[in-house]
Amino acid sequence: MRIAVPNKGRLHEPTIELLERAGLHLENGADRKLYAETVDPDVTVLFARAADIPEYIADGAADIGITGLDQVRESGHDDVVDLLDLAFGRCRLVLAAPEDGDIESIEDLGGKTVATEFPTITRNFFADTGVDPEIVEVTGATELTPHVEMADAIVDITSTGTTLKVNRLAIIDDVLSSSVKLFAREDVVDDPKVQEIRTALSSVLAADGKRYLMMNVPEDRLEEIREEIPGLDGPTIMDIANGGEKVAVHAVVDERDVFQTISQVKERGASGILVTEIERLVE
Ligand SMILES: Nc1ncnc2c1ncn2[C@@H]1O[C@H](COP(=O)(O)OP(=O)(O)OP(=O)(O)O)[C@@H](O)[C@H]1O
Ligand SMILES: O=P(O)(O)OC[C@H]1O[C@H](OP(=O)(O)OP(=O)(O)O)[C@H](O)[C@@H]1O
Ligand SMILES: [Mg+2]
Repeated sequence: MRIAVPNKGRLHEPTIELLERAGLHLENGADRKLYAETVDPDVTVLFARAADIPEYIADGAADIGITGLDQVRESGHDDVVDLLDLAFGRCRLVLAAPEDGDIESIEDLGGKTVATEFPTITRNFFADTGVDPEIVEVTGATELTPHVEMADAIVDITSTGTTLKVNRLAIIDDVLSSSVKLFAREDVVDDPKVQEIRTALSSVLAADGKRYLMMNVPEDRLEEIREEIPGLDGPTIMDIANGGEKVAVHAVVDERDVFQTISQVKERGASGILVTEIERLVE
């Protein structure tokens, strides 16, 4: 089983960190080496450019891969299956034009020029609009092109919006919402190893923003305290050896609920309260 991941760029580090957190530790990977073994002898990691990963998967060079949805759409490999949203690398592809120019809507682009790093996505976008501008392909710094008469508008990525703003470009329309996902070739979707990797990655996402709460509570106030704990499937209750009238209560709670929950259970007699991070949560 081969999994292709970005070898550089902004997606490289978060992807490696996610694999590590999922327990799929990399082994024998040296700097600049383009593949690595993992703790699972059946899983090899290939390092490729984010833009090439859809092609690796479609071709069979890799079976699954991690990259942006925008890269899969741009590759034209629409048969590559999206298995899991990994919740990072979120961005929008937008159509934008100079703030103070005369392009204010898609219709204004008839006979005009649009510059982009994403010609396939841009062509598909305009195909649905009935407007047919000329598409000029660039490989970066797209925001410059309307200011040097290379293009009248652009289709480019925005996340914080800073680059559009400093280049005085206004959004005309949304083209695509993208995030990083786990993708697979159709014929490996049901492979048990693929499902194992999907489960491991999703267990990391499920644990994000959750905390494990442990406390001792007087048995006669258990019901009251149970009501205050918004736990996953209800809390686990355990006898404590020599615990007297107390029992141990463990629960998974949302991080944003922890502060309030602690005050509420403490008021109702809970003691020895511990809060810990959760690495993975397999449901
Ligand atoms: N603000 C953003 N700008 C660009 N890409 C983003 C942004 N936010 C998320 N992404 C995702 O990252 C991908 C770009 O990855 P890439 O490997 O090209 O990184 P990069 O840091 O842009 O590298 P490069 O130096 O080659 O431009 C995009 O296709 C998109 O899926
Ligand atoms: O909304 P923002 O947070 O400002 O991010 C968007 C910008 O970031 C990316 O550029 P990148 O840094 O990848 O440079 P590039 O144009 O050379 O690819 C993208 O192409 C936009 O220009
Ligand atoms: Mg870039």
